[in-house]
Amino acid sequence: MSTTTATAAPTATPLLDARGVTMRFGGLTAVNNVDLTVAEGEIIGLIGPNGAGKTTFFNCLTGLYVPTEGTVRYREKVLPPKPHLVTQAGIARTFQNIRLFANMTVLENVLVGRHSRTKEGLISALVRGPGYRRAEADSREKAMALLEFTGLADKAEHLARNLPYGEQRKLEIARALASEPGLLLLDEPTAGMNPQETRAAEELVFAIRDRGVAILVIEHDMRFIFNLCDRTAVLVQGQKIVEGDRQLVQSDERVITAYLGEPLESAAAAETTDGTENTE
Ligand SMILES: Nc1ncnc2c1ncn2[C@@H]1O[C@H](COP(=O)(O)OP(=O)(O)OP(=O)(O)O)[C@@H](O)[C@H]1O
Repeated sequence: MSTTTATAAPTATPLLDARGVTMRFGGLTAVNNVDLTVAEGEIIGLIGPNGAGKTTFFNCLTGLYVPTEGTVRYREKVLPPKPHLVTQAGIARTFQNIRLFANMTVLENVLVGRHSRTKEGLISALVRGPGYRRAEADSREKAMALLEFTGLADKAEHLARNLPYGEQRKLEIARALASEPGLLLLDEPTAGMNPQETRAAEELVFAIRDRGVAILVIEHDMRFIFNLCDRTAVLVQGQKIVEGDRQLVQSDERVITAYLGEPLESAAAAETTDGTENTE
């Protein structure tokens, strides 16, 4: 299958450079020879029908899976195949199904996210020496700043499980930002959100980009994708079939066919009128 690309690859060295990424599970090729770059300051969309391989591709980028073939570089270095080392390198992510510590407070959840950026060791933590106390105060300050940024500061002491759904998704993003990433991967950030929450999520994504964090986002809500993204890549049956701007993606015959012959605009409208996603 050939790939159509509307925009030339960025000339500067990309932040993320995935080349020839393939992931096989036994006889099933979930991701097939996918190339994708994300440059500093970009918001890139990844769309495709259910089962197209989007989450598997994210898992290959974040060390959850070791790709069967291909390489993933971040800031020109091949990423180690361990999630915590990928986070340390500068890539953070959220998950399709919210993964918060339900019985911890909102603030504690964000503090957990800071773990990869704190240097104080176990001994220091146990004796609670001055170095530990300083690091802890610094972490709390940074975590509170992130809660301000995401609009959750007044709920810092609430248990995560008591937050409404849309705020739980925001908290996941705040926790991911706590690791001070250069690239944030969002897996269906508006799943289950109502239209107002979805519009607020768009604003949040732009604000994150304005803080200097590049974004790669999987979404089924086409309006969200096309409002936000500088480029969008389309996966179908594990292969990237098109990559480019809204116009190119929406007019590509193969994309239209992949979405059951329905023009993308009407697919987008159908998905967003009731504020629910069309998957799972
Ligand atoms: N751990 C695994 N073992 C075996 N097969 C898997 C595994 N993970 C994913 N798959 C298969 O790989 C294919 C791609 O799945 P994936 O979840 O990546 O798709 P997706 O595009 O994210 O779908 P959705 O939009 O529904 O979330 C599917 O056929 C899925 O069943």
